[in-house]
Amino acid sequence: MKTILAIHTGGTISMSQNEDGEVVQNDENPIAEQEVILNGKINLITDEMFNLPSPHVNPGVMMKINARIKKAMADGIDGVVITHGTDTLEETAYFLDLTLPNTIPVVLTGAMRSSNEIGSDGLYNFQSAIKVAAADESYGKGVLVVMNDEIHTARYVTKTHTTNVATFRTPTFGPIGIVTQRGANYFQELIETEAVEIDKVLDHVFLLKAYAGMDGTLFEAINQPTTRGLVIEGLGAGNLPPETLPAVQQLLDNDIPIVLVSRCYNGVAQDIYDYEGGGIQLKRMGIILCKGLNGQKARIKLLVGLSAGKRGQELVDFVNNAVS
Ligand SMILES: NC(=O)C[C@H](N)C(=O)O
Repeated sequence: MKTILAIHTGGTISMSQNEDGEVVQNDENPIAEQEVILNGKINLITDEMFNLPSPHVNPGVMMKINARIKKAMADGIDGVVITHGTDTLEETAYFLDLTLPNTIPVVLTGAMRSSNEIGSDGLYNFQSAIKVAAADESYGKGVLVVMNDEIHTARYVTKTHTTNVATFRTPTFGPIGIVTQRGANYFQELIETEAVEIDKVLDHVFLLKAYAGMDGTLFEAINQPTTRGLVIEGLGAGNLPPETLPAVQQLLDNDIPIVLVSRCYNGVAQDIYDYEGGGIQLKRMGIILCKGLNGQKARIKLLVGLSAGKRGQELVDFVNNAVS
């Protein structure tokens, strides 16, 4: 019989709707109290680690979840399920993907409807995540996100809708598999990634989104001695308005690494345009083009790389390892 550790961290999956229709936190976690069908095949251990709405989750919390999972791995656990608010679920999932050894299934799930709402998806998603974490097929797939009967890789999944239960999507590539009655059915291979050991996380790694008519104001504002890095969600295939360039160059002159992704929902940032502010110039300036990650994932990757002490070419190689 497999032993699965369920770590609860909060989010809508642990919340309830009150008489006024407001979604509120509970003292007792309803998801941890309800019975999931394990058919006598799975031994479930529960750890109610946090009760946080996911906008309250930060890299320090992610580090604590990482340490809890590493301890469970050392104790010989077969798989881990983490319930989490959906707003930042993809960031915690990718952080864990980058910082845990790829040895046992680690699966994150959440809910879009709180525990007592009609059509609540929490218990169903929780049960699906346990099934996936206990499936032999789930080994070696990196950290996974299971929602609404789909299995996504932590690296590419993103929240795409504010309220719809089918919110989690993997743009460009699609899900890696689906949840079945008996477990998990995978139809894509995991593209290997590099996990690193970190014992602390840095902060002051920023994320800015480009827009038509953007100038240097925001870049000047973050040009501080405490700033460690910056991710820019650029325009289209990876371009910036020319008015941003002097302030961007000043950040680079101050040895602040800058990573460029696209603000587009699909596709990858590339150095294909040769005009002022085009991707070719940005790459020549020393900006790292990161292919395939969205802004919030690229920020996690830069944060983890910097926290692991990577600098210069080593940092470039680490960030670029997400090439599709
Ligand atoms: N569906 C959810 O879980 C959203 C909630 N605001 C959270 O992330 O905690």
